[in-house]
Amino acid sequence: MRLAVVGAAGRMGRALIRALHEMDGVCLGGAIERPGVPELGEDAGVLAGVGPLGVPVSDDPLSVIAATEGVLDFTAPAATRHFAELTAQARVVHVIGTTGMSEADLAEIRPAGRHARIVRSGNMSLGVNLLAALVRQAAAALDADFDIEILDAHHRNKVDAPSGTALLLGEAAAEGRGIPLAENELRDRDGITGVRPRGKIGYAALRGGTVIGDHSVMFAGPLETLTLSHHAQDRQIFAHGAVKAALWARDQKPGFYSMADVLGLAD
Ligand SMILES: NC(=O)C1=CN([C@@H]2O[C@H](COP(=O)(O)OP(=O)(O)OC[C@H]3O[C@@H](n4cnc5c(N)ncnc54)[C@H](OP(=O)(O)O)[C@@H]3O)[C@@H](O)[C@H]2O)C=CC1
Ligand SMILES: O=C(O)C1=N[C@H](C(=O)O)C[C@H](O)C1
Repeated sequence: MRLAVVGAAGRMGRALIRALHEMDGVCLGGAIERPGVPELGEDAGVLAGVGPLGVPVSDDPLSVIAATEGVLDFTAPAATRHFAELTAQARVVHVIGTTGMSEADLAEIRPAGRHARIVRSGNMSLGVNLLAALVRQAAAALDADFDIEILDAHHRNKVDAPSGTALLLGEAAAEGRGIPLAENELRDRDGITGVRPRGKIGYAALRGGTVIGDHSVMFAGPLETLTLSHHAQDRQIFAHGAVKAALWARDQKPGFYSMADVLGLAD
């Protein structure tokens, strides 16, 4: 399967190029960056540290996407909206790892699922998607005497908070509890916050150094606390997950899918 990487010079872009080089049944069909970046024209394999692959970094997504079967997209919300139009036009697979997307961004992207096969997840790793299933189960078993708090820790260059993974875990907790997440989130705490409201799902975010991504979900109840957590040791877990998602999506109908669908963890 020929796959294009957009945002090729980014942290995940480089990890995705390495994954396509390492994994069977896939190859790098194109590497896209935004106009004006210094990496344009550079060999994508050299950029990613795996040696020459004969694929230069380009700023022409239209022609690259037309010549591939899918796009691996870990960029930024505005870029992902634009790429969703192109993958719908080309009727190819679009794997979206970009986080920090607003409801308005998602509303714009969802219709593309009528033509493209879209897999979107705030975290493409097996471990986090299994964690989400466990969080759903724990939240269903423990009543609102157990306060749910979600903590994410990431590197200093991350621009969005809570992380996409934290939001995915919040969604899983809300589903388990049978409550709508939007009305039950506690996001900002500063100053005299008052007593913690019962039944809400709280978030906290730490940013610093080179932390790849740590997440924990705490169920804090009367006289006992249960914590479920995941520690990412290398970005390749996300990149390998994204490639697996593309291979899976190739055989699906156009639609909007999650990583839980890919991994067979959806209800
Ligand atoms: N779902 C998951 O499993 C994971 C998701 N992520 C998410 O992926 C995203 C990227 O993360 P990361 O790689 O660390 O970030 P980086 O900033 O390192 O990479 C993003 C890249 O996309 C490029 N880009 C932005 N807009 C465009 C555009 N219009 N056309 C082409 N390229 C563009 C950026 O260029 P420039 O620098 O010039 O803006 C940059 O090179 C984030 O939202 C992050 O949260 C990360 C890891 C795992
Ligand atoms: O920006 C990152 O780096 C990561 N982003 C994703 C998120 O927002 O949860 C996934 C991973 O934790 C790394």
